[in-house]
Amino acid sequence: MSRLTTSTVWNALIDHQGEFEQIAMRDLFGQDPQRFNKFSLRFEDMLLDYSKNCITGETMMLLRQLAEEADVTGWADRMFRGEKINFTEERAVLHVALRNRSGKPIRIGGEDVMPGVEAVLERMRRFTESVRNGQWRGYTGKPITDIVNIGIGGSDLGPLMVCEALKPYGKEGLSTHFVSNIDATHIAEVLKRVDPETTLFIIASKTFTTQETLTNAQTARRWLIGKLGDKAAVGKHFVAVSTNAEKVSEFGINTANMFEFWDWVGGRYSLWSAIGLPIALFIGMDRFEQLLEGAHAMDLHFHSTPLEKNLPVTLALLGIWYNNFFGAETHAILPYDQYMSRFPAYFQQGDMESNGKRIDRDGQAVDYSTGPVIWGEPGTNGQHAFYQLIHQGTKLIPCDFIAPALSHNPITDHHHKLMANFFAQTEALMKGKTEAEAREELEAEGVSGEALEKLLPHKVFPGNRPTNSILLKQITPRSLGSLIALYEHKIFVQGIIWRVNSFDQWGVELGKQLAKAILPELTAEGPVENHDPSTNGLINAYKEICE
Ligand SMILES: O=P(O)(O)OC[C@H]1O[C@@H](O)[C@H](O)[C@@H](O)[C@@H]1O
Repeated sequence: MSRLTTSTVWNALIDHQGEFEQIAMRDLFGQDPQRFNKFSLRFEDMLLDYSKNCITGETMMLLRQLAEEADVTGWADRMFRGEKINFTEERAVLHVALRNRSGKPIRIGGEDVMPGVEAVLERMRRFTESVRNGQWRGYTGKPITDIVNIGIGGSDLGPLMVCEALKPYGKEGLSTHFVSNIDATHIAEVLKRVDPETTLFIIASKTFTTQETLTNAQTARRWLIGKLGDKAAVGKHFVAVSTNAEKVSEFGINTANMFEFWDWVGGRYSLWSAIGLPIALFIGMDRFEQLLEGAHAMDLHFHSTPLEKNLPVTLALLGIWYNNFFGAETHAILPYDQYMSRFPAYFQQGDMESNGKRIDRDGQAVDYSTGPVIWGEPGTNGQHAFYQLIHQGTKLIPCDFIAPALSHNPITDHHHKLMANFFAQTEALMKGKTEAEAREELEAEGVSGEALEKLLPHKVFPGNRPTNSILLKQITPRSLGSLIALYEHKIFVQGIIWRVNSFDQWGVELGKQLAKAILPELTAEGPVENHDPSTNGLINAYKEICE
């Protein structure tokens, strides 16, 4: 048994959870008119209401004790101090330095990283301004109208999500496109829509060795040279974002056109670095810096606020409560904002690649559940698709509902209707509908006798289904920056309590290794025999079709 599961507080939480068999959230609200005030927090224009959770004051106290025993505050200090807390890769974890707007140094082994960070921001400013104001011209002298970001994972999802979320701030006449999949369809479809004379490709890869990105980049390069008829065109249409200057020049991009970042920036935490270049091009550097400022404000909040008032800590502890004590396997993120449609996908990587681990800091297999499956879609689409299961299914699915109070498209009463749904869903999930209420309703509709009895059980909603509501004034660069950082720190806190390394991703390597070995076999003569019978069978069936 591990240190965590044998701890007094862990076992107190197990006992305490047992009490919730008798406690319904709707009764807790009935008993305490102050419940909303007690269990809600504010940060700038953001309101976090976590009162619709299966919690009491005692629950939060015990959970906070868990955080204290895990030394969450101490670990946060270590991260902000630049200690190499990513211990399997011997790296510091300093995405907070990328958005450090305090003017104070952040050091790794004595060396201040801030001058480097600021120099790249300055280069990004100069470059993005020249593209946006038309000074930077394509090879044939035309200004840039389309940005194509070629990257995958952390070098794709962040810029993609933010460009989508901040579309109302995007420059007119400048479109962004994102190519990630090695499936040729992805790049082929984008290339159909852009003009080689006015397109800028950003090749974004931390390592500059990722197969998908390099293959797509080669295809884009061939396409451009084919269309413009001169290799020299590459210099005006390709820039790179990477930590690996050598590989960038090997690829044929002049390092003068490369924006640097560093190994202490994890891929899934890199949108704050030059990986954010498509964002800065699209919304402008001033607004990109507002995004950084929003994140920095959340960093300060996270680092300096006591646990009971700390938003990321609170979200993290609630997640642990359901994950480890109620057996919840998944967690839904439900943005009520169409522009935020990629937010759940972004945090699928952010959370699942960070905390999808089974080995603890001591190298031991854990005997408790770690990172949940993250999923979600924007409301109200989800309501008409999968909410049935959340309301009446057999699985407990804690949900985060996120919405802006002000829409960027205030057309008639759309937003009130959207928000009415937002409020109604968490109310319904909390309250449910008892058998007596369902009966009364059916009777009022004139249903009676056998028909009523037959229908009745299907009309009951158990309720007591936990939700957090995050209400923002509006999705702006600043508020989005804070929101993303809120989730990043939530993931951090959970990783510390689960005692895993949230900053490596060895689990993605095996598949890559095997794919590398299989690739030449697909074009080699004769059938393959060196795998298991299933893999052999599949590969040989594929080869037969391709022959
Ligand atoms: O930016 P790179 O080096 O091309 O890597 C892209 C992605 O590659 C994946 O293999 C990693 O799991 C991700 O974390 C990473 O973001």
